[in-house]
Amino acid sequence: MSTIAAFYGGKSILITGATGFMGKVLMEKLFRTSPNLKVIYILVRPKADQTPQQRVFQILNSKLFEKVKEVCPDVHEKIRAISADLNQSDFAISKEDTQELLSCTNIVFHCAATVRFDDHLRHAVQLNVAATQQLLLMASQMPKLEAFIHISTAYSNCNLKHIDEVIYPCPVEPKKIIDSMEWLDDAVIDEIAPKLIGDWPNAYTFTKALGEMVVQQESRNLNIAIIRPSIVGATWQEPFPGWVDNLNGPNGIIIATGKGLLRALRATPKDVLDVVPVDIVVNLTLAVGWYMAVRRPTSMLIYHCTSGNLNPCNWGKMGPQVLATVKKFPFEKAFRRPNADFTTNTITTLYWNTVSHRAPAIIYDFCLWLTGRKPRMTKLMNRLIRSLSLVEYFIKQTWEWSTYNTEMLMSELSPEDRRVRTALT
Ligand SMILES: CCCCCCCCCCCCCCCC(=O)SCCNC(=O)CCNC(=O)[C@H](O)C(C)(C)COP(=O)(O)OP(=O)(O)OC[C@H]1O[C@@H](n2cnc3c(N)ncnc32)[C@H](O)[C@@H]1OP(=O)(O)O
Ligand SMILES: NC(=O)C1=CN([C@@H]2O[C@H](COP(=O)(O)OP(=O)(O)OC[C@H]3O[C@@H](n4cnc5c(N)ncnc54)[C@H](OP(=O)(O)O)[C@@H]3O)[C@@H](O)[C@H]2O)C=CC1
Repeated sequence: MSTIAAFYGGKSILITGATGFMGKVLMEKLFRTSPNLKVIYILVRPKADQTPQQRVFQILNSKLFEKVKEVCPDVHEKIRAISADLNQSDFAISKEDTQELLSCTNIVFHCAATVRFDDHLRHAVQLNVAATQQLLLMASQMPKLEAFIHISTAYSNCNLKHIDEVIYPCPVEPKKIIDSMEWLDDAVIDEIAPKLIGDWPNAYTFTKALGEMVVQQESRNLNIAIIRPSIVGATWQEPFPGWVDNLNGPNGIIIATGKGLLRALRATPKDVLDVVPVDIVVNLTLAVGWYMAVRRPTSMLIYHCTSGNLNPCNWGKMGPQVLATVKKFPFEKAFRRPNADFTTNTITTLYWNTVSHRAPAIIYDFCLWLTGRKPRMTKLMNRLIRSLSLVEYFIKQTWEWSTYNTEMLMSELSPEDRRVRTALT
């Protein structure tokens, strides 16, 4: 048995963001490879008129968890859904649940965040900064806590070209931002947000950077690590290839390509696109939890989960691969035959957006209208073009991330664990 999997046996684990893309894969891997863990606490908010228990039931009965049922039949008894809302200052957790979390938790994985690029700064600060501060305060009151693992993003310092595994100071003190969000109204925040965000591209990456500073400032005597994944895509191997449950990052673009919606994307074929499969991120996350708890490094460590300098993939390779795949495995109800190409400047991007995206959508909607059906394609195409404009910043440039700590950690793994977890190289 893997040393890391054995480590999580008997452990009480708290995961925030467990209902999210990464959180689900993390939870699945823990139950499948460490079925003798004691309990996984997950903070779940009610959503789309489902109670937390109903949401958990739906997740445990999804395809992702099929293998878990075989190796961990009592998974329903080992998961504790705690009703919580990280938008509330006290997370709206009951006193009894808080007491249980504080007294029992051995490992914390903090995945929860708002990952929208167009989120209001107040909401992004609340979730990505203030909630992290609040969770660290809770963690400092956990006598059995062995490690606190914070999931950030490799783009938290995307205003730099070369990024090391260190915390970079932000131009604004996180506590001042949190305090000001409590009394400024939305109109004032909208006015000052561009100045506060500065040379970050959006509130998401800016507040993830602030969140890292809060982790550093509020670490107290906690045993903490930060993991910075780059662009996280579908599963590579575990529990099965190709699992994804949202349109974020590369997923929306690949699906839009497969549906024949996307015909032109601004990117330079030689540029490296740093994408990592979500199961690789989860493998590193579990390895970091084990390493921090067992080896107890003297200081907080940052781990980059990036592929660019270990196993680079450029657009010129990724694009044709995606096209070949969506042609080999065609999507149902595609709008058009998949066919896409890169544009390399603003003029050609504008031209192809008009000719290949907007115009066909308008014609299609006109036909829908003529035949008494509700036009919908123009709205969807505008949404896609807006999504592309928001991710363009991350597509049209490249970064260099050092991976010393991640490679050091890989060298500390047993041969069994290294076989399972090393796929970045
Ligand atoms: C060929 C090469 C491939 C590789 C290509 C790699 C590129 C990859 C760059 C990413 C770079 C990330 C670098 C940081 C990585 C992190 O650290 S964080 C995690 C990543 N975060 C994200 O990707 C968030 C980006 N997404 C957003 O911010 C929001 O979705 C957007 C872009 C603002 C769009 O918001 P919105 O218009 O309100 O749309 P949203 O609420 O998401 O969805 C509403 C509807 O639009 C639909 N929709 C949303 N997006 C799409 C879409 N792309 N297409 C079609 N329909 C869509 C939804 O299905 C939904 O439909 P309904 O449910 O209403 O029927
Ligand atoms: N996906 C990617 O490409 C990358 C992601 N990351 C980081 O990984 C982490 C997870 O990202 P990902 O899984 O993609 O994000 P998702 O949006 O899929 O999941 C976000 C999670 O946070 C939870 N959450 C959001 N708001 C609240 C709230 N108010 N109260 C309680 N829970 C809340 C969501 O719960 P609910 O289901 O109720 O909405 C969900 O479980 C984030 O920290 C992100 O920054 C880093 C690099 C790349």
